[in-house]
Amino acid sequence: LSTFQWPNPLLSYADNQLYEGPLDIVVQGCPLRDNTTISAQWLRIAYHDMSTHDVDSGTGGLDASIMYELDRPQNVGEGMIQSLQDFNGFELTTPFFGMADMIALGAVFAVVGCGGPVIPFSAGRVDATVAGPATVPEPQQDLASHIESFRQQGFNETEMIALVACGHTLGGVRQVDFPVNCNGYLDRCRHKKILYSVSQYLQNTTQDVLVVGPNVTTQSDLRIFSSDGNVYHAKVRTFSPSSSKFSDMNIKSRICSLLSVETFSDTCAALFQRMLNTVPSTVNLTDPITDPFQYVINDPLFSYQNGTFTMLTALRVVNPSASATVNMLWADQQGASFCSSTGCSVQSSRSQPVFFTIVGVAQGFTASRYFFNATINATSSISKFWFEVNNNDGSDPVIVDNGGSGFVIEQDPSLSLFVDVTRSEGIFLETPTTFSEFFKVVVAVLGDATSATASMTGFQSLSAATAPPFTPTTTSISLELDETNPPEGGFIFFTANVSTAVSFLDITANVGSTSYTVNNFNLGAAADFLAFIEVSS
Ligand code: HEM
Repeated sequence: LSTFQWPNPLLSYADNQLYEGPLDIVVQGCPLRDNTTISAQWLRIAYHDMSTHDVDSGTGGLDASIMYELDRPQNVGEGMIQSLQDFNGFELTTPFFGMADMIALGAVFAVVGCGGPVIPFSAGRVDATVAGPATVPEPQQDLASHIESFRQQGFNETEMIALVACGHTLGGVRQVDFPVNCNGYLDRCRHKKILYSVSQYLQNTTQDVLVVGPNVTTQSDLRIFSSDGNVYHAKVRTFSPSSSKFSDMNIKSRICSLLSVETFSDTCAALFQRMLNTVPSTVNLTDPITDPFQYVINDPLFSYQNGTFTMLTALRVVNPSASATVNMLWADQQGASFCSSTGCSVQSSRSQPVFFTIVGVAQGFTASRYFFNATINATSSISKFWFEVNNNDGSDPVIVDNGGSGFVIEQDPSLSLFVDVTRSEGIFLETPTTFSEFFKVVVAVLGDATSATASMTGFQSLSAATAPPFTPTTTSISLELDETNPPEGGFIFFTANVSTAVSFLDITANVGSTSYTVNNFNLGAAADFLAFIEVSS
């Protein structure tokens, strides 16, 4: 299992969405929609979005430019808009994880949801703000144009054949826009979703309109699959060493039995991964996530009261032993000696099983999350924390210390400017005629009221637009001194009512000539730890 180096907001968010996020629900079990599957729609939009890549200039690629390209004939189909509506509706984009990352994540879930391989996921794509070139291949184009399109997208001829086969075995061709019978899945195959066009093409009975459609010019799959003299498909046939054994079976079941699921899966996974990671050359993606990080923490949350900080955090442990107990330890600030040399320590207050997405389940992982509520002397404060996982089986405890450095708390800004999670709350406001919900966010600033000011911006993922492009909004939220939380322990408290649609906050405080900034505070995640109160008026 991989180790995670904290802090890395993008990588931890990517792991969280891939293994614990809610998006997979939509494609779990490969459900049908609009004469096809949602998975096929999500995979196709990823390919079409990527198709704007130009390997020569290093521009375009998977960048969500598809949101601005839907009026083109090459992007015909309700599936495109529906897919983007799916992604918008989940409100999962963040200031650093945009629609392009959502499209890639969707494709990963789509393939697994239909029983396909797990594609290692990288994040960090950058969303385009305008349309890219109209370079999606179309069925009526000739083979030379297709070869050139794929070259431009970074794929050679062999890869083109394989990628089209991989894509079109998951997808079909819908009758609405491409009228022909398309009930093409090979149900009896274990890997039923991955052989649609390859096998039908091989047995000459395909109903894939792109192979035998009424219009010769749109038989692009036929041209592509036969463009190498059927070498790729001959290879498909010879994946199994004992192919002659099955010579009396019809070709459909022969392919089902002979084709090595692993080889086909590996080829498709590798090509899909390259497809999803085709981005402008200026974009840097994270290393691929191939398995859940063994240990990841919840970003610590703080509050201050009566001379103590309360710090909330949690540790996710993958494949934990059933008898494990976990302690959090911390060291105080240099020079302070409240904690002993071995550190202050607290045992986890509770643990709960982690419910993995279809990706984690497919990979066979389990995990538990251990929660901590540490009371920290505010004078000696905290410089870093770490964990001890004790399996209680006589073995030495495992020290989880972020690669040796510990999880370091910078005083500035962590303990000079923070959202105070005990003083903040979720509020259900009920009047005789309305019901509303918002956060009362309380921000603690180390300083005095005469010299301190604070301001905040909120990030809202959900776009209210009825049609793409779906883009997030950022609004400034004014912070006022909080009369219900008078100054205490050197801190003053500001407050604002914040819509529950806001998921991330950037906060700045100026104290005299000193400026503190907290960027990308995950309000959505912190909300799990806020008290919710009901107010009637
Ligand atoms: C020469 C290249 C290609 C051509 C001409 C082509 C053409 C088409 C056409 C005409 C459809 C039917 C669309 C509809 O029914 O609305 C389709 C569906 C699809 N294509 Fe391609 N395609 C190409 C390459 C690819 C590649 C490389 C992928 C890789 C992921 C891919 C994935 C899909 C999927 C998943 C569907 C099914 C979509 C659905 O059911 O909603 N295609 N393609």
